[in-house]
Amino acid sequence: MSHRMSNRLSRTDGQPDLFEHAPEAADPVTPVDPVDPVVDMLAELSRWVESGWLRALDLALARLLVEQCPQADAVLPLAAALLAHNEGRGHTCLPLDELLGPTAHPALPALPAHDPWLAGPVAAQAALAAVLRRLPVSTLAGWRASLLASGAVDDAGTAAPRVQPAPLLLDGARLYLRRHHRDEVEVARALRSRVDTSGAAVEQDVDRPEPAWVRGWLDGLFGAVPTDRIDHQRLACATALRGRLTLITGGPGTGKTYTVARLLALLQADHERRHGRPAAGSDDEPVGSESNGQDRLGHRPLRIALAAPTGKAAARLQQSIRSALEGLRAGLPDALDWQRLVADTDNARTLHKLLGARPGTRQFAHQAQRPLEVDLLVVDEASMVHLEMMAALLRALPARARLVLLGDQDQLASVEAGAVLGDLCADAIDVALDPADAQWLAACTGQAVPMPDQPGRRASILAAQTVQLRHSHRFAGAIGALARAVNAGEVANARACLGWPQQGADPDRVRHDASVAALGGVDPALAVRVALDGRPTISSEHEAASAGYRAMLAVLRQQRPDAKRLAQLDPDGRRHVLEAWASEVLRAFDRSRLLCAVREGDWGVAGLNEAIEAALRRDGLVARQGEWYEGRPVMVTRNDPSLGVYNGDIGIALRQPVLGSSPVRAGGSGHEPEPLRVWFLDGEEVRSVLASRLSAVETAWAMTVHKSQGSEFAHTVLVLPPRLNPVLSRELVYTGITRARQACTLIAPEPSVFDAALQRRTRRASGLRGRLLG
Ligand SMILES: Nc1ncnc2c1ncn2[C@@H]1O[C@H](COP(=O)(O)OP(=O)(O)OP(=O)(O)O)[C@@H](O)[C@H]1O
Repeated sequence: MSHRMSNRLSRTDGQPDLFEHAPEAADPVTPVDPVDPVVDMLAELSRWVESGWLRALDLALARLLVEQCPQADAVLPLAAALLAHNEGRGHTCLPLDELLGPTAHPALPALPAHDPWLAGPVAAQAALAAVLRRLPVSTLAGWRASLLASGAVDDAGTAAPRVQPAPLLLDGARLYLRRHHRDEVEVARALRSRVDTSGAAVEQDVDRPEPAWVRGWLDGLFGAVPTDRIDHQRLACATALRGRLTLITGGPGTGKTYTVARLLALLQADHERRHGRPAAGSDDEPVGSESNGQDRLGHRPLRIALAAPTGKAAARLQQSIRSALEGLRAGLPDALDWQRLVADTDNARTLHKLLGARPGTRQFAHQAQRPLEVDLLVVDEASMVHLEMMAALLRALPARARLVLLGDQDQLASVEAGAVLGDLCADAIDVALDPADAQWLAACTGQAVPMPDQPGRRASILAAQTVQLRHSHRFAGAIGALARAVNAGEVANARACLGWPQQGADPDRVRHDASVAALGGVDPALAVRVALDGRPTISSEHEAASAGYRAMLAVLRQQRPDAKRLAQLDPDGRRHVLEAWASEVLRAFDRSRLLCAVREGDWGVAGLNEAIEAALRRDGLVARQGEWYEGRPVMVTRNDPSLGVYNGDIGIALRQPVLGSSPVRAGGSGHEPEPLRVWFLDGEEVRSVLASRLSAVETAWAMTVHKSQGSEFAHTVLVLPPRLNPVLSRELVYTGITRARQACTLIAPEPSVFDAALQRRTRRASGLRGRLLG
């Protein structure tokens, strides 16, 4: 280690080192150069860690790079720490132009969750501004030159690959971790090639069906063309026929799954039009098998795969598609080989499973060299797909396969880095289409295609393949009105929906009779009460609001299979009965959920989980031994492909009745309690894992809004903290409210926090949107 290097490290020790090669301890007799700006910068960053503005991990990256690049000046550690910090908050890059511009990027620097809203950012921003002023370079050109000279940063604009690539990359004004840059470039390239119909055009692009044929099918699937509005669902289906990529976005209940079920039928019909109808009974092989799946006559069925980021979302997708297809089949029995279509779409699973996650690595079994064997892939809840996953998905998807992405771009972005769906839709909605495309769509759908006139607006290359559904079929009532007001940031409207006074005084009314109710100025015990008992309702219409966790525990107890009866059954019968019980308990748990904006504190996931457990113990409803107890709902926090459980999966711990000396406990005393098993919904099935084998789980009576994405509950209780917090935003409140199917209860101890949250939009720094501009 260089002399200067050891000096640098001697001033910044005491921080956890997260890298394998820990820096050596400093030589205590080495004289320390008091004015080394790099040392000063690392010391400053250490103070930011102590203040809670940066994570220790952010500082660790800065230190590692300084250690590896002795020629670096003070810009490198600052840039590296801020980049790591940004990455931790979901950004895929550090936009230097914004950092150095007149107003620093709002995401910088970190705001500690526990800090009062006003003190944190002001102090942090002031510290950052002071550090920026002290640096010898202040322009973007100066920063670029300094970073590129440090040895830790490559220029993405320089084509020549280096023998040993630097860990960071500069692309214009954006600084990246190398892997994020690679993923972003790959995603943009793959999407571009999917919408590119020039050159080696794919089969479906050349053999487009006649508009009259499409129109006939759309009329059959959707009924008559509405005369009072544009039917975007029809547009979405016709759009999907034209290419290998379709984005269907829309809020909850706008009919994304309704549309995609019809789209599947249309694509199946198009496939049969071109290839003939496969013989009945051919190809029972699941998607992903090595067979090319041809029947005796050489017909190949359309290979379809359905996927979603979480098991819960995959199960919902499966259920909705199946029931929609059964409905269509009843109306158009001879139009298609429905039996095959239903069977071929009976495979919804998580993206991790689809791609073949491998234990202990970020790699998937399916990638460019071993692509998925599909002709059509539908991905639901695409807003939850992060950049790395989207890159992996596009890598594994054959060039000729169609990809349909469904999601709500107004929801919170993925937990991990990237806001892919938002970036994909950003310049693709409400932009004018190519006149030839518009004409074809109009002929197919039997309606004029909207052509917004926004001169000068640059459209995304995905514009012709993106359709936004606008009419909510589920949320006609109060929840819909509230969701729309929140999404538009209209505070007065949102307050009116909640029955709150417009300004000032705290609301003190509890509207038990409404699908939407809001409580303000209350203490956490009220949130616990609503979670356990629901809200008393006076109308059967809002009966869902009375669902609570006590009801779920009652299902657990009352429907527990009888030990004697179980003992008389054969193993299959026993399994069946246990699965039915677990499935009832899981469904009862899904009737209501307590969602928190934040993790920590009395109003966060941690505090409310503890308070609910304490209340249940007090009432003798759960008997806790260590961390586990029967009835404990848990959320998986880390993928474990070997157990088949993935981040975000929710399960419930159950103990099957003791069967005495039955074969189930052969060798046991007959009186030992059975071990707790955690049951998960897997598609429409349930399966269980021994609780003792699950190492990365947390209690899930209360969960964050982030983790609730992709799920819905008849009654959703959304709890906001008493003080504004960095995570609070319009998207978070919107996502929380729209998890409610029938009833929503908002608990906001300080109503002004609700108002302020609606006025804050989250934005994630990324270069993807720019890469997709036409
Ligand atoms: N065009 C339509 N005509 C009649 N009913 C419809 C139509 N579109 C959707 N629906 C109904 O509206 C409800 C919501 O539709 P769907 O579940 O497809 O919405 P979604 O956008 O997928 O919702 P989510 O985002 O919650 O998954 C369903 O009951 C569906 O049958």
